[in-house]
Amino acid sequence: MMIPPQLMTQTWATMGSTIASFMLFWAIFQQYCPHEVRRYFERCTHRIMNFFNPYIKITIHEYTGDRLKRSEAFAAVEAYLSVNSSKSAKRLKAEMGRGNNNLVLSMDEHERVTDEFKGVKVWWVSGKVATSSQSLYPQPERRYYRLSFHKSHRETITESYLKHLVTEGKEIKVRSRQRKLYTNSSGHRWPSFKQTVWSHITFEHPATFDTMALEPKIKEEIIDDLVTFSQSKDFYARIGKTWKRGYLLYGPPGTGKSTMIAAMANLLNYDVYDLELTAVKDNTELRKLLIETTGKSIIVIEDIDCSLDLTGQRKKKADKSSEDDKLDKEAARKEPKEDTTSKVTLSGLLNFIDGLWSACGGERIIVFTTNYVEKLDPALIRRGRMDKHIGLSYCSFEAFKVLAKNYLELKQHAMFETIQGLMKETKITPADVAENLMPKSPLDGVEKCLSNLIRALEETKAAAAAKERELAADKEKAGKESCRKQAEKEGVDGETAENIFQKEAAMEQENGNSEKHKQKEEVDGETYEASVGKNEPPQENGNCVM
Ligand SMILES: Nc1ncnc2c1ncn2[C@@H]1O[C@H](COP(=O)(O)OP(=O)(O)OP(=O)(O)O)[C@@H](O)[C@H]1O
Repeated sequence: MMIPPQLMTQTWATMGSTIASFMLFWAIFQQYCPHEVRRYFERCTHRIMNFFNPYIKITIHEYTGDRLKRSEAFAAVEAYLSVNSSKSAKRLKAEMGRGNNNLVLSMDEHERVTDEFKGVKVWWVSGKVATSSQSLYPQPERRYYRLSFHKSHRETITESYLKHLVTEGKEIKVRSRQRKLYTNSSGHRWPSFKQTVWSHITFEHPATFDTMALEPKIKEEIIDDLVTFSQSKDFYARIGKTWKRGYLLYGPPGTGKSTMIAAMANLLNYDVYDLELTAVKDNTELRKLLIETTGKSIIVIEDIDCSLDLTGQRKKKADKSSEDDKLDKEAARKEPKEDTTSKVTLSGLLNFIDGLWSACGGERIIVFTTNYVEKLDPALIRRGRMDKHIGLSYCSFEAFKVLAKNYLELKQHAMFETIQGLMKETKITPADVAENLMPKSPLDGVEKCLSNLIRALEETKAAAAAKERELAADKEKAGKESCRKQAEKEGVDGETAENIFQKEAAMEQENGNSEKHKQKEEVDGETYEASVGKNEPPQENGNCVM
């Protein structure tokens, strides 16, 4: 049936004038209607539309609780949808996956995908909300996922689907997770609006306990401790303790402290958070960093003794005279500068390790490393905070054999005996041994590398002997000088003073020898336990665990 052109024109004219009237009404409404009335009107419209809308919506936001922590539910949904959406979404994001040889796809913003569960069809939409532009700082956008389903399936979705989604999502996350190495040190302070205070790269350190030069017994003990910890969720819950463990790694430079952290992370499949304490503004920022760490991770503070003068900082302030204060204020007035010194205190750090906030996240290992364990505040490393103290020391023959196997694929060699003899008399770090075992040219064979090591050991031994002689000479000189001064005071002639000195030196040596002998008898076999008890680093080649 043909519509007469006249009627057609009339219909168009009516429609046009209706739209124009509506727009005019809307403009007047927006302009003159008070804000509260407008909001009320909008809410009513919304309610009426919802009443007739048969679909239910559930929104999962990326950040909950005043944006302190990324929502676990959001992360689980993201992982779940990354598998689902890669099959149906048209716009996808790609990220590097585990093993660095596959891309993980996930749906892009404002994309829509469908999912099916027990014959029920659901829809997912991703989006983000821009936060208020009137804020003092530019706020980051907040991402969300929105699930829609028909109200007749409410029970299936809320009771089964959501549970299935979270379990599945968490499993996918673990399977496809690319482990990360995080740092808080970016060379500048993070502005307060920044979404996360950690930045990261993929963790790819190849060290394992197999490649670590350690005595087999100690290695086994550390591995057992770590594995037991990672499997003790129920145990920690039962005894009412946060699921975390502290390790203190101490010893001279180049003995493998950092290497051990990498081996720990590779053993347990954990992320690593390398915390640069000097870049943390204050205790509040330290707490924020802690909250933003995830479970299954190792939080590392390297060279804790150099990180901050944790006790000294407070002392220095108290010691300052009012005159110094005045000068400081004057200087600050002339040249206003940004205060870049960290205000983290010892109590802030202690709270970081085992305060109330340390319970968030779970399954975490905290590692401190230091070259000078004796410098640390005992409160910082007491049991319960640093549960295991591991002393890494100079290379023992057993540790050398591990390195020889790694570097030269060698289990036995005629030159090993010479090396063993020299190692008993010399202190050399595993780092130095490793460097000497490394072939320097493609033509370098096993003998060449072992000879390099023997030469290095002989040189180290000679240097140590020369240093000892130098120290003895200095001591003798100082002794003679103090005797001469004493003699001058008491009016004794030079020859008598010399005799007194020699007698004193002989007595001192005799006392020293018998003391050393006594100590050796008492301590033999437990050398390290004794030295650790006194907060002293082990002096001999080998490692210890306490
Ligand atoms: N016990 C070890 N087993 C295997 N390799 C080791 C060991 N100790 C040191 N190395 C080698 O020496 C290098 C330096 O070691 P590492 O950085 O772990 O020492 P460190 O004790 O952390 O030193 P620093 O106290 O200076 O940070 C490593 O790259 C590693 O190759």
